[in-house]
Amino acid sequence: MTGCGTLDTIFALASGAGKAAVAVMRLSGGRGCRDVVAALLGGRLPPPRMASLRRLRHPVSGETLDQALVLWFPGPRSYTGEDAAELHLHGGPAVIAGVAEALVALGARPAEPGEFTRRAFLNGRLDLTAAEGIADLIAAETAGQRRQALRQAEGALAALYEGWGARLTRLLAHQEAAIEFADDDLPTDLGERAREGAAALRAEIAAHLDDGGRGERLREGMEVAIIGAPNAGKSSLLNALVGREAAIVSARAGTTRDVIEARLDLGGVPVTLADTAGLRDAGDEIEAEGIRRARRRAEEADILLALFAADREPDAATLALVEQPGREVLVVASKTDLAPAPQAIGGRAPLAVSVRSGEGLAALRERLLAFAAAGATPGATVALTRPRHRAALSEAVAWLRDAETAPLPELCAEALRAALRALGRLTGRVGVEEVLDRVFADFCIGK
Ligand SMILES: Nc1nc2c(c(=O)[nH]1)N(C=O)[C@@H](CNc1ccc(C(=O)N[C@@H](CCC(=O)O)C(=O)O)cc1)CN2
Ligand SMILES: Nc1nc2c(ncn2[C@@H]2O[C@H](COP(=O)(O)OP(=O)(O)OP(=O)(O)O)[C@@H](O)[C@H]2O)c(=O)[nH]1
Ligand SMILES: [Mg+2]
Repeated sequence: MTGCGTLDTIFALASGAGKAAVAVMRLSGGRGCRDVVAALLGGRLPPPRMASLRRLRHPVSGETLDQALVLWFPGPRSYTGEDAAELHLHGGPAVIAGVAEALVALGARPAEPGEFTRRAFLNGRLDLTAAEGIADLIAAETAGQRRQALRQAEGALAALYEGWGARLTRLLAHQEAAIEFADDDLPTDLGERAREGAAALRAEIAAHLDDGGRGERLREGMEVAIIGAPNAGKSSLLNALVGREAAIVSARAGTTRDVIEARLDLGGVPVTLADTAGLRDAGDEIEAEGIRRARRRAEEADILLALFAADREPDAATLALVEQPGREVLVVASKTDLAPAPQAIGGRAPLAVSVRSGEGLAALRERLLAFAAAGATPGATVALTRPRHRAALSEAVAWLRDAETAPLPELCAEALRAALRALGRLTGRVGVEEVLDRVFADFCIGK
């Protein structure tokens, strides 16, 4: 598959847009690539994988476009697996435009987004989850996101899923053998063993799925909504957590109207804190809209920070949000410098916090961190990171359950095949054909 001569030669700026000291133009694709690079250099190719300082010339006018460092990566030893090259240019816009124009004149075309990595995938250099990991690594804003993305780019999810796929392939091979060679002198409990294996595999996949969404939350960032009655101290808490005066604080109830967002790096997890308008029967139309927005934000958030001022009775509007089933909520008694925190609010023990005295702020960070950060630490076990993974794995689990309870061996095999397809879609690799080889390899049937 490597060095596919039929593919276009593609090029793209690998470095960011805008003025820079150096800009990296990347090229990839088959025989065309070799010719394009040679023509641009007006002669022989540089030695493979070594930086060479070369003059780049326009193929038609002959004008020198830049003095560049040129790297030549003959396939398959390149990022894409095809012949590839890098031109390390002076980073000015006119240099970049001139080289791009020359490349087009030589028959190359601008790459589509993700096309280099797509080719790497097509050439079998990485699986789909590793390709996603590379995209996430480029988007990573915190150390936690970086660690997770790098693990995935290096194939941690691929290894896990391909391991499961290989096991499933074996189970299917057993089941197929039980059907195919029922009359021969094979062990008779093969079908039974396949079902047991399916149950064990299902439990493992289910445990991997039951992670509270930590990988997805780390990838996407965690949304925290601060809610509570007017004057509960929401804006004061936001400011204390982010360490700057992001929101206006005043003794007047109904100060905050818009949703005020502030970003926080909490132990490597990117967190968006949203301060919202105090919940009450609004005084005017603007406040009413603010409260609508507060409620919407509360619905979308991963976790609610529900504030109740310790010197007031808990308000019904906030209590109603706290008591929703299935919501992650941290109940906070605020202003504990004014009055002691009550034992329970809405049936939960509140965390006592005072922005004035600083009480409970560290504990609050800890609690948020505990919710957010599993997966962000260097030694964390590998977690799924996208809804795509969750959907495919859930489907595999459902098929495995079918396989366990299938009334006929043929139906069990069919369900195992469907589970394998679901896993195969995840990595983009596992093919059902492998099963045939497996049947014979595993049982040495030799007929
Ligand atoms: N200049 C430059 N820096 C870069 C990249 C790049 O493409 N160019 N990368 C791009 O994302 C990342 C590094 N990843 C890379 C992964 C594989 C290969 C590669 O050529 N692999 C070959 C040869 C390996 C070897 O040295 O032996 C291979 O695996 O066969 C290159 C870069 C980050 N830094
Ligand atoms: N004593 C004391 N006062 C506090 C504390 N936190 C906030 N306050 C005061 O309580 C008042 C309201 O604070 P805000 O942070 O504006 O309250 P809010 O919940 O954002 O209010 P709205 O935006 O109107 O919904 C201000 O006068 C703050 O200084 C605290 O921990 N202790
Ligand atoms: Mg406020």
